[in-house]
Amino acid sequence: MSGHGTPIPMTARSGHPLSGTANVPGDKSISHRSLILGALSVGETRVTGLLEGEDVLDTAEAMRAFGAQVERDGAAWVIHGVGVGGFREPEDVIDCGNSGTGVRLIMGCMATSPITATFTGDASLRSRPMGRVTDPLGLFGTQAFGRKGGRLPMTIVGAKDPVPVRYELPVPSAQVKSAILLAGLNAPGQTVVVEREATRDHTERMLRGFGAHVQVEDAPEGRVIILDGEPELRAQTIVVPRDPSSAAFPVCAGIIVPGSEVLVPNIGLNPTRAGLFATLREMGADLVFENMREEGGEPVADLRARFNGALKGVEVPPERAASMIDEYPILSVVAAFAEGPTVMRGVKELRVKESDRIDAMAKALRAAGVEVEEGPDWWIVHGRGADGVEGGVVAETRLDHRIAMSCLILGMAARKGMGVDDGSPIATSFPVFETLMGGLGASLSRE
Ligand SMILES: O=C(O)C1=C[C@@H](OP(=O)(O)O)[C@@H](O)[C@H](O)C1
Ligand SMILES: C=C(OP(=O)(O)O)C(=O)O
Repeated sequence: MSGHGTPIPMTARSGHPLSGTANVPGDKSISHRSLILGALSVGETRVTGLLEGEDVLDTAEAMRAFGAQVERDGAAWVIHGVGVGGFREPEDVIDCGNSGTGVRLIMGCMATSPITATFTGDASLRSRPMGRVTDPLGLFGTQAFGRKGGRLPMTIVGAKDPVPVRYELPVPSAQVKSAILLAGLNAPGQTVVVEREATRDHTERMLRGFGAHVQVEDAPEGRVIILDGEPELRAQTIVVPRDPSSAAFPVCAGIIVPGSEVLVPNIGLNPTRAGLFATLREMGADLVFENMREEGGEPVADLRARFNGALKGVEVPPERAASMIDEYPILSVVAAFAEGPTVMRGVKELRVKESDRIDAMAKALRAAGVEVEEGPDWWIVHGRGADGVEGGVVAETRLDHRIAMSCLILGMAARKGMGVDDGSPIATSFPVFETLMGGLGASLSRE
């Protein structure tokens, strides 16, 4: 599903308070991992609540190409896996579309099998760095042949005789960590990953759930994750929780659109994902966690967000970056409606996402009348207060779903609304965004 079809220009208008309940779709990270671990297990894995966004559907297609059966069965997805080491060689190129998570995790899980696969993606994914994954995979004995700069299309030749690996992550990345752990499944002995900063831990938790032995130790050098190789993974029944990164959009809209009150139920507050919500509360947002509970060993709450017109800029602690890495674009929008500057440091990873997200949002915000300063790994948004953002322009979304959704939310609160040149990337992670926001009362239209 490489590339998107015809661009879909969209416009958001202001003056429409939001109210009601927003049931956001399933978590993207957990959805990818459910399909991949299901494919690497023996038996039938059943998944409900799977995110049916393009990124995840591309991963489902890839798992079929490696030999697993993946079918939709009513509301559930059913996977008949081939077991660790059971992947067959795909007959064609694997197209991961727009998905960094998809391509990097799948490269990892085939890297220690004696097969070869070629990967590609859309123009955004073909511009993203893959060396961060293929360098550590090389330590297992895997070979990678890609374009200059370690870009897709890229052919991965799996290691015939993999050796276990110990690797310290040079960048805080759950995708790199996960690729190494998935490769370690088909290597003998123990594979060890050390991360200085904790990144989302879904792979570790889910591997345990599927029966692998994974130890996590806090050591002076960081979080040390030790996986015992060659386990037999057992098929599971999985209920995918709702995605906090998608919840961020109706929550932030509720906070900045005058007169709004929005309830976003059943959102996982795993500390490796919840940095945005802590930051919003520090900014003075009226954001309440209702009905706090535990589900599947994870903290879950219903989020109630209300407009109060009293946001102030904050300094976001750099050590919080990994726990809200996908939420900086929408945070920058909230920051535009606060009083004073919001300072975001330690965020150079934002420059290698679906787009350079600092550059994309800085240009959109400036065009909308907001002052933004930026450096290689930091940016500052100078807030203009609750009704101080002009808007009235069309932002470039650069094949980046989070930029598209962030700019549309900006338009719901800016005096003159806001357009985007292409809303089609939204379908990669949040295919029901338009209907869900419309159901809350937002005025969103396609041109
Ligand atoms: O592991 C994952 O599911 C993800 C990890 C993050 O990427 P990095 O590992 O590049 O930080 C995040 O941006 C992405 O949306 C999902
Ligand atoms: C960065 C993202 O995804 P991926 O890396 O999987 O393309 C995202 O969803 O914001």
